[in-house]
Amino acid sequence: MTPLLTTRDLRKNYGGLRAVDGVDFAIMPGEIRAVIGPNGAGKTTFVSLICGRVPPTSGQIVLDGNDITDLPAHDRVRRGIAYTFQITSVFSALSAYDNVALPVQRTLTGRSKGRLHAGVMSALERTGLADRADTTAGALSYGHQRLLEVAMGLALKPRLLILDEPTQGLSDGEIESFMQLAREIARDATVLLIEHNMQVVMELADRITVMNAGKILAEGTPEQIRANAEVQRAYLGTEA
Ligand SMILES: Nc1ncnc2c1ncn2[C@@H]1O[C@H](COP(=O)(O)OP(=O)(O)OP(=O)(O)O)[C@@H](O)[C@H]1O
Repeated sequence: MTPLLTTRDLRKNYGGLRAVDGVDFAIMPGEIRAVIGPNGAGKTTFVSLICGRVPPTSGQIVLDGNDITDLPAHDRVRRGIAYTFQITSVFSALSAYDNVALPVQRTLTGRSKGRLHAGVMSALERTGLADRADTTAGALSYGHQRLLEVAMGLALKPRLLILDEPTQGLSDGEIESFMQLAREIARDATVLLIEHNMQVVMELADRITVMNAGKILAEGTPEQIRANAEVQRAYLGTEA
């Protein structure tokens, strides 16, 4: 199997700071990959480079064998990369339905209204929000707003869905539902998530990439990462 996406010697400098420092990375189709690491390790910068929110200083990003390094973010969305933001990005005055319709309308031109409606409703159904389609997003609970963000990404029918701390602020029950949803999404897409909750990471991820100071410190299955002494020293501490 060939990787869905690879990065080669990917770098992002902010002045003298090497936020992402020569990352060689590959993710296989259908994988659930967690990116973990201490605060400031470069995780958000790394996924921002992949989705095109941030231009790299140097290096290469390849999707399906095509170099997408210089493509703008909206072209990457068309090619199947969707990203949900760490900070709640829903428009609180709009309904849940309109929030999901927005990214679809903005990126997929020439779609019929019927197909748009079907796409929006399918994303709301998959995230369990269909009965709240007409609810103003600002009136949804925090957990439902996070799910709405996932629905906004799903409506783009991504091949690679990037989630930045999707379980932050969720209750235990909501985290459980999110994990079921992520597994369901991974049946026909690839999931790359930044996650601080180690229980979620260990239960959900097929493989884990550990970042530290802009570099990949280790990569492997949850069992391998748990057993990695260097990772434990740098990040997991005694919690592992
Ligand atoms: N736009 C920016 N300008 C300058 N420095 C930045 C910028 N964005 C990120 N950085 C710096 O780059 C480094 C990596 O940040 P990044 O947000 O990618 O880390 P992270 O691993 O996602 O951290 P966290 O877990 O806290 O979200 C940090 O030192 C951060 O201060």
